[in-house]
Amino acid sequence: MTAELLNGRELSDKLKEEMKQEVAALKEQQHIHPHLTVILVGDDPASKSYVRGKEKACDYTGISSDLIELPISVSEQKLLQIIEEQNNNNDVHGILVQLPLPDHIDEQKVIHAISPLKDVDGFHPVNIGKLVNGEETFLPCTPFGILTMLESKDIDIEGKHAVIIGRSNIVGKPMGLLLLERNATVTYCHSRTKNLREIASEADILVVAMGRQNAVDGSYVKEGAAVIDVGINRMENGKLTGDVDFESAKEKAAYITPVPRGVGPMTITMLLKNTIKAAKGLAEK
Ligand SMILES: NC(=O)C1=CN([C@@H]2O[C@H](COP(=O)(O)OP(=O)(O)OC[C@H]3O[C@@H](n4cnc5c(N)ncnc54)[C@H](OP(=O)(O)O)[C@@H]3O)[C@@H](O)[C@H]2O)C=CC1
Ligand SMILES: Nc1nc(=O)c2c([nH]1)NC[C@@H]1CN(c3ccc(C(=O)N[C@@H](CCC(=O)O)C(=O)O)cc3)C=[N+]21
Repeated sequence: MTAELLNGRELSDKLKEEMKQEVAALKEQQHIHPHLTVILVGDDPASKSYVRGKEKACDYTGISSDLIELPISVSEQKLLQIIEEQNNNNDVHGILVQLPLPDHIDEQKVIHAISPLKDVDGFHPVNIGKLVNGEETFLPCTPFGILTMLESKDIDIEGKHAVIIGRSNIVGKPMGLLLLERNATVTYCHSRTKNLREIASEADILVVAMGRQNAVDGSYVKEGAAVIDVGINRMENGKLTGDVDFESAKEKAAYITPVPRGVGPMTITMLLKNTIKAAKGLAEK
């Protein structure tokens, strides 16, 4: 079998086109102008490139965005103060603080400071709690994007065995919760997992979010599985590659995401979706 490609770029382009219409209508009919504030601490090239991608996508769909760039030496107190200003600014609907933050800043404290109503990343404990409860909330963008890709191909989730490799708060953990909510049987794997290959090769849906280039190859993939590669690793030649060895995995999978043009663009597109949702939600108040 050679897998069908889950093309995140293509699906993103389609969804952005729809959102562009929606934003235009919101502006015209309800005078709501969705606005996202992105806060970037330091000048890590990878973070800068993701942030540029977010700005470009906002521009395309008619969402206005501000970038607040802070020096790596900025104090935690100053960052918290800036977040508070954004919380209190009624023209701002979404706030995203690019992660990771430097070591002298407590990441959890910063996430707690963002108003849950403007938490378009879906990282605030209130929103994570809602996710655990199966209540409506801002879904974390990467898992939300993956779910949207699976749904776009009508890939069955109910009753299927989903194996998630990686248990970070921003990808692995919420991914498992979302699939559980849709009645998958979910197994989490991490660095202490024994027999990773054996467990992975039982998955109908295999989500790999480790941050290790080529950690998973075809021998980890069950025949007919959907393989989702979240990893973004920059190689020495400057090119991006995922956590999955695409060539061997695609021989066994039924569906597979490429890197680049897979999960990455969907993450950004779901951020736009959440920003529009925030703008509508706040406007109703
Ligand atoms: N495409 C996109 O939109 C996005 C891509 N990413 C990318 O996804 C990858 C993962 O990101 P993130 O979740 O933030 O990463 P983290 O580094 O926070 O988490 C990595 C996870 O992988 C697990 N892990 C590491 N090594 C192994 C191993 N040998 N065997 C089994 N499990 C292992 C870790 O286990 P343990 O918990 O035990 O340490 C941990 O749970 C990165 O490449 C990142 O750049 C991230 C966000 C969005
Ligand atoms: N608060 C916060 N929210 C995040 O959502 C967040 C974050 N911090 N920190 C870093 C990770 C990583 N992340 C990516 C987004 C887009 C691509 C993306 O668009 N990738 C393109 C390639 C882009 C390129 O060429 O550089 C692709 O895969 O095709 C990748 C990774 C969001 N993250």
